[in-house]
Order: sequence, then C-alpha cells, then structure tokens
Amino acid sequence: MFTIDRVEKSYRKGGLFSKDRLQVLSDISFDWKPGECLGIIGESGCGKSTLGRLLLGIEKPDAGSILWEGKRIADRRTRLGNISAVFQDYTSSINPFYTVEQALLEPLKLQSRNRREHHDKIGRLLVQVGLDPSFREKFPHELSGGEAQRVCIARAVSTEPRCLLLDEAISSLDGSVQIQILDLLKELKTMYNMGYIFITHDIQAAAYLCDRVLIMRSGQIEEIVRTEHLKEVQSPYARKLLQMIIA
Ligand SMILES: Nc1ncnc2c1ncn2[C@@H]1O[C@H](COP(=O)(O)OP(=O)(O)OP(=O)(O)O)[C@@H](O)[C@H]1O
Repeated sequence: MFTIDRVEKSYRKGGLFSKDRLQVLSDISFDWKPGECLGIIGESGCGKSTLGRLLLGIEKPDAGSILWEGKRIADRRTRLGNISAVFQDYTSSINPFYTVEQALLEPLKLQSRNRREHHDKIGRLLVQVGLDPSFREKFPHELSGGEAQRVCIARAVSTEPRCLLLDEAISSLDGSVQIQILDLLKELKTMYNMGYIFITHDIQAAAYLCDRVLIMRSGQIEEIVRTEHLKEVQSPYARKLLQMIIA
C-alpha cells in the first residue's frame, strides 16, 4: 500500500545558479491500495510524470512523504519486487543491442541465478504477453510498437511486482493496438494479482482500466473519483476537462 502525504516538488528554473524555482507539485496526498487500478489524468504539464517519478523513488520530494507499507519508497530495498514501471518510449526502454531474451533476463538475474528457471520463465512471460517463443531471438528494431511494448510489459511483470506504474504506456500506439494492450493489462492484473498506477491524458483509456481516477490541475489534486462516478465529478475544472477530452 502506498501512502502519499503532503508531497511538494519544485525544480530550479533557468540556469544552474538560478535561485528561482518552478513549483511542480503542491500538497499531494492520497492512498493506493493493493490490487487497485488508479488512473492519474490531467492536462499536459500538470505534473503527472513528476508524480510518477516520485512514486518510483527515482526522484525525492522536497517535502512530505511517500511510503510503501510504512517504508520510504526512496529506499531501493523497499522498491525491489514491489513496484516496476512501463514508459511511453518503448524504443529507448530496451537496449538496442539486446535480444528480447537478454532484455527479459536482466531483471530476472537480480532475483536468482538459476539459468534453467530463467529460460522457462522467459518462455512463459512471452506467452502471457501474447508473443510467440520465436521472439526470444529478435532485436528491438525487428519489433512493431505494440510488440516492443509487450516486451516492456513482460519485463516489468517478470519480478511479479505488486504495483505496476504505467506512464503514458499506450500513448504512442495505434488505436487498435492500444485496446489490445489495455486488454492484456486487464488479464495480467488478475494473473499476477497486482495493481496499477496508470498515468495518462486519455480519459477513455483510464475509464476502461481503472477503479478510481485522480484528476490533477497545475500540480495539485483537483478531485479523486471512482470511475463509475466519473460523470458526476464535483469540481467545475474537472467537469470542463472531462467534457473537453470526451468531446
Ligand atoms: N527535471 C526537471 N527539471 C525542470 N523542470 C521539470 C523537470 N521535470 C519536469 N519539469 C517541469 O515540470 C512541469 C510538469 O512536468 P511533467 O512532465 O510532470 O508534466 P505532465 O503532466 O506529465 O505533462 P505531459 O502530459 O505533457 O507529459 C513542466 O512544466 C515541466 O517542464
């Protein structure tokens, strides 16, 4: 379980010696429960990816806390095996000199040294993400966008994390491939008994996959709403944003 409490984040504005700072996140507090699929939506630049990086422990908040079962997520030991991520840019997410097998082997080697087990597990992972075993030998440049993102998803779930953070993970894919990946995510969620934090600007995708949606505005939480009540959002901004996106 994630507990995010009064998180603040700013970046230096201008040059290295500038004292001006851009406040990107202010007073962010919410919980994420095991197995939940939480969508994070908002206009471009509102701070969604920054929040994602803080949740992954890649960056630290200036103030406030991000705890995973009471422990700081910034601590590598807390993250290990609990949270992993899939990003939008699948092309740069995989080392171009690695085969699919080598890419999938990387996280597995951190967990155990049993080569036989790794070989079998990679076979199972490929089947689970809908790829033929012959994909083992392929290089990233031989994959379509959808296939490459399936490999990224296979790699992210290989350590059986309890939470998978997806940052615009389907945004670069064609419409029909997006639906296939969303359906795959639904299947994997049950298979691995995991939950998602799904960062997107696509409200329809969020509504398809998520249980709750957190709406951000200029670095703050505007509203958190259960997906079935999306049409009844309270804040005028959230209502306008939803109308704009759906229109
Ligand atoms: N490392 C950084 N240094 C300085 N400013 C940054 C940094 N990362 C993000 N920002 C700024 O923080 C703001 C929020 O960026 P962020 O990428 O989190 O927004 P976003 O909601 O994910 O946007 P998008 O949907 O366009 O990806 C932007 O103004 C961005 O320029």
